[in-house]
Amino acid sequence: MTILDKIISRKKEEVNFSKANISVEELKDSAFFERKTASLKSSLKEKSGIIAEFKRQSPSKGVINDKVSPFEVVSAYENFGASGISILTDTDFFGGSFKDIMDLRSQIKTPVLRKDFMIDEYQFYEAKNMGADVILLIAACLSPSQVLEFTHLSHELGLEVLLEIHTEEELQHFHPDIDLVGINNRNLKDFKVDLQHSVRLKNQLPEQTLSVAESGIYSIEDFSYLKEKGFDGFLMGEYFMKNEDPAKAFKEFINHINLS
Ligand SMILES: O=P(O)(O)OC[C@@H](O)[C@@H](O)c1c[nH]c2ccccc12
Repeated sequence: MTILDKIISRKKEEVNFSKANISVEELKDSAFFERKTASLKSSLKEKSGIIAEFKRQSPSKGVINDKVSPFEVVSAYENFGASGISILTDTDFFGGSFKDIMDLRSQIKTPVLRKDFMIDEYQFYEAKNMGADVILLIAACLSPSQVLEFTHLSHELGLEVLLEIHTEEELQHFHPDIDLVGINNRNLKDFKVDLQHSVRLKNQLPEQTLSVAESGIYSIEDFSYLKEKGFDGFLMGEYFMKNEDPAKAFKEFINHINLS
């Protein structure tokens, strides 16, 4: 059993539990449900392209940073030019929660990606309810028809879709209705990072597809390399979060790329 299998089997239990406690009708009955969402597609072109992540821990790295507050970090990400904010809402494996988005939503304008393992329609209503603008669909845990079905549901709710792929076979999950394709530089099965593999995959996508390089971007050189290869977005978490002061780390990174 891979870690991904474990996460998905736990997620199924979690979703069943939530469904039994809060109905979709109740989820719809919230202030954020009516909120007009912000577009990550537009924001990627207008700002740095960086989607900066708030992540306390991960299965591969253990605790990364559990001392800082989401609002402090995320407002710095916004103020210093992030195109998007990614927030892990999975609790058991990543130490996040729905509250992390809900509590700061009204104070942040930057598009927010709800980063979780989406396997059931119910979670899309949840995402809208907590104030997300974008959701992640991970090809490795969905069929191509589920990807399409979830994409259309997301659009009905005003959410954009970032489809994450890692292998050549997963290119089959692509559909022109999908907003953005993320190529994970990290293999979720063994955690190995390979930037060149991602560049090869990107070159197999239709040319006008908006692409996001995800994970394992650990230096200015990594960022510049992926930018030069034509990626539109860069999803970065650990590089900022591993610092005592992620806000400062983000600001310094942005200053560097603006100078180079
Ligand atoms: O911390 P990193 O290496 O910069 O990676 C960020 C992000 O790409 C990573 O957290 C991620 C990418 N895809 C995921 C799917 C689920 C959970 C987490 C992820």
